Amino acid sequence: MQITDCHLFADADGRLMGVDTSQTLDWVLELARSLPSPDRLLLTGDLAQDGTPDSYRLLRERIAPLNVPSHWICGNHDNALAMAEALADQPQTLSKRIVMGSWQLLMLHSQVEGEVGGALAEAELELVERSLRAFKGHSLICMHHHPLAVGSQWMDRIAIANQQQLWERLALAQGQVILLCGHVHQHQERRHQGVTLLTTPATCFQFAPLSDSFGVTEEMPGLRTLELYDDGSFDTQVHRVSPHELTINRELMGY
Ligand SMILES: Nc1ncnc2c1ncn2[C@@H]1O[C@@H]2COP(=O)(O)O[C@H]2[C@H]1O
Repeated sequence: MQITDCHLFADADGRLMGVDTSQTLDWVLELARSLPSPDRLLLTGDLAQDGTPDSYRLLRERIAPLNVPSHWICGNHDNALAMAEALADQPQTLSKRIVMGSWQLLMLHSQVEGEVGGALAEAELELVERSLRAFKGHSLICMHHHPLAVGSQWMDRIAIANQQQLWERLALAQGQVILLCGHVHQHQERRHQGVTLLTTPATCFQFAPLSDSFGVTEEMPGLRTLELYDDGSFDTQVHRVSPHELTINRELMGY
């Protein structure tokens, strides 16, 4: 199960675009509890908006009732040190490579400190290359930023800048590859060069798809489930919370 872009604040009064991101996360976690229990929870960045250890502790407390191992990566709004501090007693939460039978999970860091857009540092690209060369099975590769244009000019300017270097390495894969990201606050599923690319709604508010400039929609928050099979096939589904009153401050043209 993937949960992404929570933009949580440690302060209960924290709001983003007028949205109470703590409340919308609760809606999504209630939805998660109504679904079959997953083996793992993938948290793909922009988990906190204020980047404080307390906001990560809060997220940890919120997901604890799911009682499932979680894997966290940073988005552009996250603070890697604060996240690590909050997870100090759970180092496996920040593991970069996990083998799950015939699938390997890679958790890549695409944050460029101080920037909204992302990039993959040489160490991340090397991890991809080494892991794909060594592993004969299938790969689920997670990162916060999108590694391929999603068709919105403003968003595609803040994608992974050196995405070509990633795609060159993906050609080494011996099995199926799924790329899974957050950042774009919307649901997309595409195939490109034999690879599946999945993007997922945020737990807060959603960006208007295929829009050249910043815009948010009325769509409900959600999450993604993924079922991975031994032969490399998979099922995936986006689930959205049932209609709730979502107050978005539309006078704010960004954040
Ligand atoms: N009006 C805007 N135009 C361009 N970028 C924006 C605007 N508002 C916010 N952003 C940035 O674009 C990012 C997209 O998703 P994030 O949640 O990472 O955080 C957002 C902000 O950092």
